[in-house]
Amino acid sequence: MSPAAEEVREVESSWEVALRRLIPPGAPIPDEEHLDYSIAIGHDLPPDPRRGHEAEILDLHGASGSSVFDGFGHSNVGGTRFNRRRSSDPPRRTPADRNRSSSVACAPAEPVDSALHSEPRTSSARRAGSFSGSLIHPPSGEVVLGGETSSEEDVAGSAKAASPAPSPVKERKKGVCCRCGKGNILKDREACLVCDARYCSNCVLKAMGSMPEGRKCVGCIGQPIDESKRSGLGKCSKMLSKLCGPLEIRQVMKAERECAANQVRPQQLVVNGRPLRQEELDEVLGCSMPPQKLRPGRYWYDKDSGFWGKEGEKPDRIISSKLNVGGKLQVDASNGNTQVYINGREITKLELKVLKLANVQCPRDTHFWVYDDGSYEEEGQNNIRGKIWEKASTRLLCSLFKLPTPPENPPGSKEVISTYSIRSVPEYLEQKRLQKLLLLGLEGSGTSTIFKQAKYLYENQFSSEEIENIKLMIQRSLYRYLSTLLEGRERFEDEALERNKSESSKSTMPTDGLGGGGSQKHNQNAYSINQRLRHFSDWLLQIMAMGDLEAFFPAATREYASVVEEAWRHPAIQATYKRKNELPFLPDVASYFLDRVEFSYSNLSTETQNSIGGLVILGSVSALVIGKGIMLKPYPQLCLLVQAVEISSNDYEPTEKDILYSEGITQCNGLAFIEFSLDEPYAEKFDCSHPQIKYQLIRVSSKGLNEGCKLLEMFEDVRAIIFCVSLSDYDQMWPQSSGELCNKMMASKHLLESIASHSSFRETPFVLLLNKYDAFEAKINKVPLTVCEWFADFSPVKARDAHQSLANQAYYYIAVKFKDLFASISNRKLFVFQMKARERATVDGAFKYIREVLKWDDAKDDNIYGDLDESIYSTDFSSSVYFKYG
Ligand SMILES: Nc1nc2c(ncn2[C@@H]2O[C@H](COP(=O)(O)OP(=O)(O)OP(=O)(O)O)[C@@H](O)[C@H]2O)c(=O)[nH]1
Ligand SMILES: [Mg+2]
Repeated sequence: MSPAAEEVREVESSWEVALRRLIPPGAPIPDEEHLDYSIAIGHDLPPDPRRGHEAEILDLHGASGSSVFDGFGHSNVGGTRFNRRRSSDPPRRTPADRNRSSSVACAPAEPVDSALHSEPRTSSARRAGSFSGSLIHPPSGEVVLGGETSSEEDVAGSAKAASPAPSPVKERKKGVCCRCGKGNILKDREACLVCDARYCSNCVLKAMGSMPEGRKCVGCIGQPIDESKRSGLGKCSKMLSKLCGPLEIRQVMKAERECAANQVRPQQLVVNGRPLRQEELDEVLGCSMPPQKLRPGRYWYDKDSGFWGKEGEKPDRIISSKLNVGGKLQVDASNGNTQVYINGREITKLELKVLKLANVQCPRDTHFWVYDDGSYEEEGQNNIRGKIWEKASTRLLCSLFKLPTPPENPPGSKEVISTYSIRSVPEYLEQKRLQKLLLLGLEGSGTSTIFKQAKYLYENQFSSEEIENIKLMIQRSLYRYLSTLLEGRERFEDEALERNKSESSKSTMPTDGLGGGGSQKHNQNAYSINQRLRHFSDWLLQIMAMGDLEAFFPAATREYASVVEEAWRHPAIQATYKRKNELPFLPDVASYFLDRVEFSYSNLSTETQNSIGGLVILGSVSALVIGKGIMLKPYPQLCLLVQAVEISSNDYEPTEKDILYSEGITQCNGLAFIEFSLDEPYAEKFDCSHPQIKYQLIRVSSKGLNEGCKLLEMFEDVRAIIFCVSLSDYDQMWPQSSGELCNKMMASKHLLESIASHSSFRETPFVLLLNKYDAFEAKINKVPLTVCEWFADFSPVKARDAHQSLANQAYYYIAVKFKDLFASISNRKLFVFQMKARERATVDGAFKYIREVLKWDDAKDDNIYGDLDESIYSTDFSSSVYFKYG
């Protein structure tokens, strides 16, 4: 055979081998006419001595450089079988592509560290890759194949040289498919994990073949991925899920996560200032508690405590201790400035704060030794002072502030595993992306109701401990409502007395008093109570004034259970209650709990009602004290009454409705958080291993906000702020910190202003929940919106349909007011959602709306929608139910 014929045969057989790797196992090789893959094959050529360790150039057609390549990893060499393209296919190479390829090839070699931030196409990739050498595209249009390199410098050098140009997305025309050249900005594109070439649904399978390493152009197979895409490994896209069957998707996604070419390489990890060696990486990933989802970067590691973090940052996690990896831990590893040291590292302010909250004495210049079980001692004292993470409250604080805690049951035996990629898969799947959502609002705006609804919706029910807490909270609230009524009663009584006095001095006509004649007449009126209730009232108002209810509750208050009953039933209190609009501190919900008592009474005959002297609860036997005597007589027909009174009894069990309607979540009402996922149906349907996004909803009570918003500094990493305002507050009064009353809507406005301009949240998306729409609808026809000075220019039009109802017009008006306010402070868009938090479905809607907002925010960062103006964006989403108010 002639040398030329031999060469052709060689080329053909290597082509076949390569093709077999690309198509599904067992599938026939398509005949030439139907072949539509653009394929490049690497050749092992002798190194070019003139080029040293640089990538070697192969000009398949001699010096003429007549080969054609498309800039995305496909070489199309004229006249050979590598160039299989339909004549109808449009040209694939754009000027932007040319720029990209030239910047790639011209980049100079860099030292080892640069490997961390580049996308090396290295010998290790060749080692790992199923497909031959790396393709590099020089500006001349030559096809360049990455040569074998041996030294570490070469690895890093070629890595840098081959790294994709930064953000190729921006350079390419948005929405244009790299294969067919057709553009549609609104359509999804699937991107190559290596070179970020994007393909439309018609071209993606042709460009990516059978995806043995996941979503990579055929020419990029074997090459390391673009690190910015690491978090998306194994997450199926909508487009792919439509194109392939579930089984196929699962295989591709598994390959994408597990194949060797897509794993982190040791030189990409610098620990305590030194790049890792392969055996060190194996030790880190093979230990019993490895750092999960490890990405290339610079890290510090404290081998005594097991703390692990990014260089210059607080500890991020706790991994197995005593691993011999990396260099020596530096004092400034986490960039702390507290003059308190743990195992030689100066700790960060956040760590110090949590240590103090955990009651660890740590004045300046304290040097601690902390061991992997959390026990600690001062340097040189040889005296273990305790365990840092022993208390549940410390663990809660740590998890809230993203400080790591060791697992309560650390994995026992040290597993030995051969390859870390096998190990990383299940752990990777367990890890879900966590997005913090901070829920804020003025007192009574509904934040705790939303929180509780989220708990019912996405988490399991409340635990018995939580219910017990809520029960105590409801019981305490009952005393608070009563004290507000008793205080109002005193005021109304005094006013009535004054009026009586002044009127009687003018005439002898009896007024609204109830009492007899003479001087007694002046002392008695509709708001007067008997001696027994007066004692109770004085006692309760006094402990309320001292803020001391905690001290008396529940022990002392139990004694008064029957008096609560009596007080509520008393005509003076009922008369006061009728004027509840004049009692700014009596929340609407008071009537939910108090009215139940009234309702129960109304079930009784008047005779029985009149004869009730009180209620006695003896263990589980409830009985009424009838008349003046002490006769205990069980009343089976009074079960409703018993249930109502039950609220202040030991046996009271709050119903789900009680829990929702009650104010607050926990007794101290400070911080509370839950974690949950919102289903993403397409992802789950096609890839059960798809890691869902996890949300951490953190509710900070308004009291926490009052304290100078200091607490907020702890939350600068939140993904979104959810700010809650009660629509029905527009006619309510609210005490400012100075004690002066102001309109409650104005108080919400001021709070939003201060949070929106808070330095921690300059970039954070804000979602405004305009809550209590039900109460607002009921109120707006009775109380004009203009009573709030901010809404003075509201002028509704005559309603023609339900959409134009007064409530709806007022709602839009208020939403726009808040949007304008927000835009004037922060130059950002405020997302507004209308809700009735007592209705569970609207809370679910709100969280799904928030999810859409976050997606939009992500896409905005990726610059996919960068050129779209706001109105297009709104129109785009207006089809979604969640954006109907966009
Ligand atoms: N009518 C009506 N009431 C609501 C709605 N949402 C919440 N509430 C009630 O408003 C009251 C206060 O709500 P919370 O959720 O406790 O308000 P908060 O923001 O937690 O306020 P603090 O706990 O006081 O900081 C509760 O009694 C809720 O049941 C709603 O959409 N409509
Ligand atoms: Mg509350």
